[in-house]
Amino acid sequence: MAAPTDFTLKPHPTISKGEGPLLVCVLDGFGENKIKDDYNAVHVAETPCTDALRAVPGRFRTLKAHGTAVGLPSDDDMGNSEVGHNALGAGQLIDQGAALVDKALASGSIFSGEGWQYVSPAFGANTLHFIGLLSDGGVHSRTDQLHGCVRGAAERGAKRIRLHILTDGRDVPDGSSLKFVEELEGVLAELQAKGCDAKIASGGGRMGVTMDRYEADWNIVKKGWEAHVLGEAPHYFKDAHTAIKTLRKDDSEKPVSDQWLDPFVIVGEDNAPVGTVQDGDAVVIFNFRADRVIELSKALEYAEFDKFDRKRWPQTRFVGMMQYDGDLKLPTNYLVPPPAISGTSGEFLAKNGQRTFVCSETQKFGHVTFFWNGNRSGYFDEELETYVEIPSDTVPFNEAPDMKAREICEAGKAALRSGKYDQVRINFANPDMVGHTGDLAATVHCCALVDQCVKELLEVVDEVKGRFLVTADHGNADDMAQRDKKTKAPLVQEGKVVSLTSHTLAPVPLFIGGAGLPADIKLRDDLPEAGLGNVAATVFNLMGFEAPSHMQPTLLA
Ligand SMILES: O=C(O)[C@@H](CO)OP(=O)(O)O
Ligand SMILES: [Mn+2]
Ligand SMILES: [Mn+2]
Repeated sequence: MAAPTDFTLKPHPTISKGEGPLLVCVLDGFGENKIKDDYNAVHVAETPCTDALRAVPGRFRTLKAHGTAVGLPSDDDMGNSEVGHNALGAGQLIDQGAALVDKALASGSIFSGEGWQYVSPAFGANTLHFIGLLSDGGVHSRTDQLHGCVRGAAERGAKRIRLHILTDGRDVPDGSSLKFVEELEGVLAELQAKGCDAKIASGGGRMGVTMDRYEADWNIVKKGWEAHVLGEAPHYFKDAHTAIKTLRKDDSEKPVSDQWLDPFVIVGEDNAPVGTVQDGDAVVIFNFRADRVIELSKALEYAEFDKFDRKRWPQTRFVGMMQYDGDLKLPTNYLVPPPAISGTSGEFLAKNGQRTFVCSETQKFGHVTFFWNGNRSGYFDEELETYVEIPSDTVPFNEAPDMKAREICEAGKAALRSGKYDQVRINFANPDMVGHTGDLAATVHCCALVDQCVKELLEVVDEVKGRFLVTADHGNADDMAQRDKKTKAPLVQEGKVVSLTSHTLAPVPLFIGGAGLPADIKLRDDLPEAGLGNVAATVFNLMGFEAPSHMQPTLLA
């Protein structure tokens, strides 16, 4: 879409601006799943508030939040926060990173672009490193894309390739990391047979190594730096297979999940690391999604860097799969141009003098700011926008499932009452972050808490004669069990139901209302296929404006 040039918002012909503000509340990972059994934590939890909202005629519906409806390559792709918040904030269907990389690989354009030209001089005498999440989850990366890049590099003359892999178990079943390592080893064996020296060099679990986000804990990136770049880790192994088998402790009482494997380094017969990063090497981060690789990108690229002691900062030819932050222009070099997202709702609001209050905790802070604003960091207009980040805990979230929901709720209530804002936008992280741990009891607990927080917020919305729109970005807590593909019965292994840590394909709920919303305003019933991209136009209408014409249609009748 061409960037809009006219940012004037017209008053809505029939819906006037309410007396109070509009609350836009995202319940992260709170899907509306058809399967309502003991493993649907949203269903099991005591949720009197959202239950009551579901029963209001004309003010509840579900929205598509996965697959092609949100710009992902196929309808088998579960939704995720990046695409979800991009769609919610932009009101447009955006071809997402995964799809753009697929296209660039299919056409071969990835191998002729500027990013590729930048790394290729290292192919002859130096090493080409790939760092990223090794799974087919399709949220941050995909193994088929990695395989395509690695094969493409070998065909184009890369003599020495090293892989630094983060194990997943979050977007894919826990325990599957071994399978992805075996597949990768297969591809590497193929290359070795053709004379390319290709090996796995280091790794670790994504939640403790390298893939921190929003600066929640730089120590995570430090551990990754030490393993991938310096070749230092608490564990050394001769091969990745043994590394994962050993670190998972599968036979022990408490096996370690793929998400949390310790950092490890692969060493050769001489016990020296097989693939530290050296001056002149090329480095490719193969994740297409930004949030969890921005910190590593800074460590690789920035001369001035004080987040941890890098000890050694190799001068590399570094590219991202995409440019992860368009404002910071980070990284400078990248393989595939990222989606162009312009004319987002945040920009329109700011250009029309609307005051916004935005709040979440660290884990989701960038979701309601950076992703919401079209992968743009910073403010559109600092005078009009207030962004509040509540620092997240740094423990596994099932150990503290309340997370910062209480604090976010209080901040939201205060903002609604302050009279200072036209829109109050918040995100509750719990159903998603606790859902990812696979801990059913903790997830049920936090769904009830979030429901209670929504109840309190809606009471304040009524008190200030405001309006609300409550929704979610994708499913997660709504299914905590892996299931038989046909019967949908939970899978049982050794007498225990196998937990599901990933997002789901479920649609999400949309609730509207509030004392300031005229009784005749209802959701339309002629858009059964509507998705997250339809929310922004609805938000404009609820704020008394006509939606910009480039956005997907409103959901109001
Ligand atoms: O934790 C994350 O990075 C993803 C899952 O990989 O979750 P979300 O899209 O909800 O941020
Ligand atoms: Mn999310
Ligand atoms: Mn998630």
